[in-house]
Amino acid sequence: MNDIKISVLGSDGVGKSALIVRFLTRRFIGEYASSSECIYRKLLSVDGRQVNLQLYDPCSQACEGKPTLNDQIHWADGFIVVYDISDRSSFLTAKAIVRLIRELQLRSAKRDVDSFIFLVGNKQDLCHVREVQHEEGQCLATELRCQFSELSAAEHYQEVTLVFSKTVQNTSLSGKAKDRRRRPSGSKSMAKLINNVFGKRRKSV
Ligand SMILES: Nc1nc2c(ncn2[C@@H]2O[C@H](COP(=O)(O)OP(=O)(O)OP(=O)(O)O)[C@@H](O)[C@H]2O)c(=O)[nH]1
Repeated sequence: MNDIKISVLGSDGVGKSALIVRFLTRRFIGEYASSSECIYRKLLSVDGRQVNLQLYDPCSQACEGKPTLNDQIHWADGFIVVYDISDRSSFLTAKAIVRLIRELQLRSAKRDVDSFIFLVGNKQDLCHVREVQHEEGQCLATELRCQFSELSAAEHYQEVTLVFSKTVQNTSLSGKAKDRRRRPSGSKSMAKLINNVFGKRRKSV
């Protein structure tokens, strides 16, 4: 079975957990504990293949042994980078994260294969207090070769599902996930990294 690892990244409070929980359970839950990081697991069928999806939701609070952003990027095959359309600083953070992903990729041996990144402007229901225009998100996505969507975890189940399914599908077709399928021996060192970095807390929904 193929493993696909997706990191959901972005500033504190942009709705990362809300998006993941919405995708996995269809429900929008108002508040989430942000004191611990989680890896959620789900079995999916993608183009007739069974896939073991792992979704990483980082913990926003500083704690001992917390993986760095670089660790979180190295671990993942694909990314969903989230900002809050009513918070400009979260957009600047999302920009910096996407740039870092592209930069680390340039330094890696697989520099010719783009990792799949979905840039998501969340909390569209708060458009009356919008600080980031739709076009700004779209422009950033085009500049850094990302898919882009504006949505609301609170109000849009279909759109949230589309973001996750597109990310899983595209990630399985490109980059590290595909490479791992071709060369199973390569997965050993990756497995070690996962255990080192995230070994303790895993959740199934
Ligand atoms: N209005 C609105 N609020 C949302 C939406 N998505 C999440 N929220 C709220 O935003 C707050 C933060 O959501 P979380 O899902 O905990 O955000 P997070 O990015 O996981 O936060 P950390 O765990 O602190 O990094 C909560 O109060 C959510 O109810 C949305 O689409 N619209």
